[in-house]
Amino acid sequence: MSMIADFYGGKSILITGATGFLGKVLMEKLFRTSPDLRVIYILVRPKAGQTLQQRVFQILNSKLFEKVKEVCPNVHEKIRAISADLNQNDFAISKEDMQELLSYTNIIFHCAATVRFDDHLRHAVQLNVTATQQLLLMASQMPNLEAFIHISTAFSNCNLKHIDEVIYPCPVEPKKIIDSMEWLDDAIIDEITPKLIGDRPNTYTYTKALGEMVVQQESGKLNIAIIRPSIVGATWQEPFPGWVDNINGPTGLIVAAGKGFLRSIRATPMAVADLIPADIVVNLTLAVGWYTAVHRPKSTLIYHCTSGSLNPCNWGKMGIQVLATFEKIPLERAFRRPKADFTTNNVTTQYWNAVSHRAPAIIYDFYLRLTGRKPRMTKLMNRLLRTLSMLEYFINRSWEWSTYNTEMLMSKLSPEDQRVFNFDVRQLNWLEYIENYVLGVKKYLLKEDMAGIPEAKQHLKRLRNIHYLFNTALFLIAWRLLIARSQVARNVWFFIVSFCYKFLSYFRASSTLKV
Ligand SMILES: CCCCCCCCCCCCCCCCCCCCCCCCCCCC(=O)SCCNC(=O)CCNC(=O)[C@H](O)C(C)(C)COP(=O)(O)OP(=O)(O)OC[C@H]1O[C@@H](n2cnc3c(N)ncnc32)[C@H](O)[C@@H]1OP(=O)(O)O
Ligand SMILES: NC(=O)C1=CN([C@@H]2O[C@H](COP(=O)(O)OP(=O)(O)OC[C@H]3O[C@@H](n4cnc5c(N)ncnc54)[C@H](OP(=O)(O)O)[C@@H]3O)[C@@H](O)[C@H]2O)C=CC1
Repeated sequence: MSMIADFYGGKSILITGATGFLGKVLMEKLFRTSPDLRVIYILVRPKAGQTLQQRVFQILNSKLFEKVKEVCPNVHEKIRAISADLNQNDFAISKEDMQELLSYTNIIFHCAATVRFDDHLRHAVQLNVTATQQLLLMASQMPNLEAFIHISTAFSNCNLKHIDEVIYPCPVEPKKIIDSMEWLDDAIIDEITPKLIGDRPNTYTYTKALGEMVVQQESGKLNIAIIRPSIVGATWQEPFPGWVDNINGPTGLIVAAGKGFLRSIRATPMAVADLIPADIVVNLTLAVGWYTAVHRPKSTLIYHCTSGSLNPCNWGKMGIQVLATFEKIPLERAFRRPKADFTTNNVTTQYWNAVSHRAPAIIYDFYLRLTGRKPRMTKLMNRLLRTLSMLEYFINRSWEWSTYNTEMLMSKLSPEDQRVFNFDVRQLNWLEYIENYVLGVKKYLLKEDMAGIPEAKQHLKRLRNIHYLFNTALFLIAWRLLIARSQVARNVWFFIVSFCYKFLSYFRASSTLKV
């Protein structure tokens, strides 16, 4: 019997961010391995015209939850969606709901965050810092709380090269930042943002670091742990390989490469691609929840959930495998054939952006206009280039994260728990994982049917022929213009033509002699 699965039995668990990528995988695993848990409370905001119930219904009826329904048929009754907006005071939770949460919650998993790199500092502070502070305050009023698990990111200290499982203080106290966000206007915040974030690349990593400081400062008597995953990718094994449903991190670029939009990317092929599958993050999170509640470590422990130090892969290997998989299993209706390369400096990046990204988009938009349709490719390409520029920081550097606490925890698990809650990234085969990731992107994110592969291959052949035709036409036009303007080019052209003519005449003569 798994001690961890057993531990969650009968428990009331509160999850924030349960509608997000990681939150859904966490909920799925909890229901599948501990179907006898009491309830999972999820804080959900109504969104995009959907009610809470519709959002929950959509999640529970997705492919991800198929296995859960077999082991926990009454899963609908065990999930309790609470209307909440983490941007509001007291999260805008009703008094009755708040009372229920305070009375019953045993474990909190705090996953909610804004993960956008370009978020305004005020909004990022509100969600990643102030909301964390408020949740800790709520937690301190819960008499039955056994553990509070905070999900941070391994990149919260990406301004350092070597990162230990400790909290590094930021120069300005989080409380001062929270206060100042209340009275400073947007223009001043915009002005001071670069100074505040310092050598971090964006407001996301900065506010996640502030969030960790808040957790440390406000922990009081709570049993708290912090988990720092690196770049979370599709699932490795559970509930099935390759599950992913949003375009964050590498996923968006995999789509862009497969559809033929992404043709070059400024990346360092040998830099470590510190990806970590979502199911590994979830298994570690559940193991940490158990360990924190049962063993009550004296101080707040931080767990790095990273792959680089135990089983490194690099962006070069990843890129090659992504493209190799698209050779076998292409995406439908690609814009161009999946073919991309790494660039390493500013000049080549600008050149290939102009030639491989902007020019084809302009030509295609011209074609759309000619055929009476609305141009859209240039806009899409500009957005892709903006995304690339934001991700560049992370694909041109390597970091070293120590994993002492994570390895210590692994050694404390029984063999059964090590199997059921496997977070040993050393067992992961990267090539197999990346292939499944790409397949998962096709099946679960883009919802493309595998039966459409022959047609997709046919489409790529047509694109190849158009490419050859286009290049030949371009060459002939360029040559025609050149010989019209240059005597040297004309001489070369006459020399080639007369040489070919002589060569053919010689052949014809020798074949007539033989007869
Ligand atoms: C010698 C060898 C040769 C081989 C060469 C091979 C070449 C390789 C090609 C194959 C490619 C394979 C991939 C390899 C490289 C992968 C690199 C991956 C880098 C990942 C780095 C991540 C670092 C993460 C560090 C921190 C981790 C965390 O803690 S949190 C999670 C990370 N958070 C995010 O990822 C959020 C990032 N996103 C944003 O901040 C915003 O979306 C944005 C600012 C980027 C864009 O904002 P905007 O308002 O403009 O747009 P939005 O409304 O969000 O979306 C609009 C359109 O843009 C598209 N989009 C959005 N995000 C992405 C994305 N990540 N990738 C691609 N496209 C994206 C989106 O589809 C929208 O399109 P439309 O809907 O059509 O409008
Ligand atoms: N994905 C990654 O690569 C990594 C993620 N992390 C961390 O993991 C955690 C989960 O990330 P991930 O699942 O990828 O992120 P997602 O963006 O997929 O999910 C974010 C979640 O937060 C919720 N949320 C956002 N704003 C509010 C709000 N105002 N009120 C209530 N809920 C809100 C979202 O709800 P809604 O559905 O309503 O938008 C969603 O459920 C985050 O803390 C992130 O920092 C760490 C390292 C890497």
